[in-house]
Amino acid sequence: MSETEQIIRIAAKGDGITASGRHVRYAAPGDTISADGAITPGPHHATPPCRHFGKCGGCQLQHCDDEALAGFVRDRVVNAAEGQGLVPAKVAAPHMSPPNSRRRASLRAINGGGRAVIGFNEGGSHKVVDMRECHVLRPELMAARDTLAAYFGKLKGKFAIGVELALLDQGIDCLLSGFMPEGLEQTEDLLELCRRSGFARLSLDQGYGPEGFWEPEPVTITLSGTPVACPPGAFLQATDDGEAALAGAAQEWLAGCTNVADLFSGLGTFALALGEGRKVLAAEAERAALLACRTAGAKAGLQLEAAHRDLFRNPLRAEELRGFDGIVLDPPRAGARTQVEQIAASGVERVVYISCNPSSWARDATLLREAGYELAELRPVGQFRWSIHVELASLFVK
Ligand SMILES: C[S@@+](CC[C@H](N)C(=O)[O-])C[C@H]1O[C@@H](n2cnc3c(N)ncnc32)[C@H](O)[C@@H]1O
Repeated sequence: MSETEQIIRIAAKGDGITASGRHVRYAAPGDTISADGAITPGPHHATPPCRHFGKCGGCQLQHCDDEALAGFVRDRVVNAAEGQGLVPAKVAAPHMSPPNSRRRASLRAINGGGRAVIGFNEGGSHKVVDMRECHVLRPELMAARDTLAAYFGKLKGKFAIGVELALLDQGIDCLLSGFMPEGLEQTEDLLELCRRSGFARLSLDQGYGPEGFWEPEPVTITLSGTPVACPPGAFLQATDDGEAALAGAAQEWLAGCTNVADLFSGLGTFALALGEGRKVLAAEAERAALLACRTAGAKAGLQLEAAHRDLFRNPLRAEELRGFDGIVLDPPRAGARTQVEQIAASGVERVVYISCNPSSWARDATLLREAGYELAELRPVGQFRWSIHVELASLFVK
């Protein structure tokens, strides 16, 4: 190994890598690494904005400037494609979400040293960060965190509470798991907290599914201009601008299609974006989300049919797909191998594959390539700013 080496890129797990393959934590592309591992910052090394960086599991890359972050997101997607022998005809510049734009978060609350600690988990640990600031969350989510910290601070005894926060049309939606107020005083305090802090909804899950505690008016999330009833804990794209980038890709790429299947449709982020002028079939396993999507589509006067279906065990078969001229799919992190096998066999002309995991996407995509599809465009998306989670939109054409 030479005396000093330069970091040439960021690896999938966030380490900087030198040309000789040495991994260095918290090193940015262009940094110089001495033989003893000391980092001399290069032109892309940034000062992390958050005091919790290095401990908090929410961010891994605050030491990288915007150019290095965008490069990481692009490389992660392109390398996943190339690793499976996929050659995109076009790679768009990455879409990067700005600071303080994330509209949902899964935090944990525990008691430590006689007070409540609420935050993301520490990296690679079950410990919780006492999150005094956050540069990724919307300020409304941080304000809700602070309010809950004050409430939980009054609880006696040990606790470990799951805290899911999302920003909906009416304000903060909060789902607490593993907590139930005890007695009249705690219950009234919690109601007062909801009133005073303008929470839109608070639900409690004791292990049997969310139960309503506070919801003065039914909550909605507006997707592509259509308000959709939002069940507690429903999937939402992480940022407004990320949703717009992904939905925009589906709209653009399926513009000429008249009969589209939206698979793993959730609340209808893509089905509703595809909107008027075509038939859309939305298929999804989560019943509450599917019903919300169906009702919203009907109210908006769209030709939207919603099918309740487990697409892992019972994928839409090639024969069922053949009537469509476009498909958009957005499966969970594991990908959708069995469903993609059926899509590959269907020969449907345009397939838009949205993914939150470049590795499972690339493995699935090889099935499309083997069936004669071309990867016409790849759009890397960095909704989880400063983290190693990378998403993408892709267009396959037969
Ligand atoms: C990444 S989310 C995408 C949701 C939606 N497309 C959106 O953008 O808001 C994945 C969706 O797949 C659904 N899902 C998970 N497993 C499924 C299965 N076996 N069959 C059908 N849908 C499933 C989840 O409920 C979730 O709504």
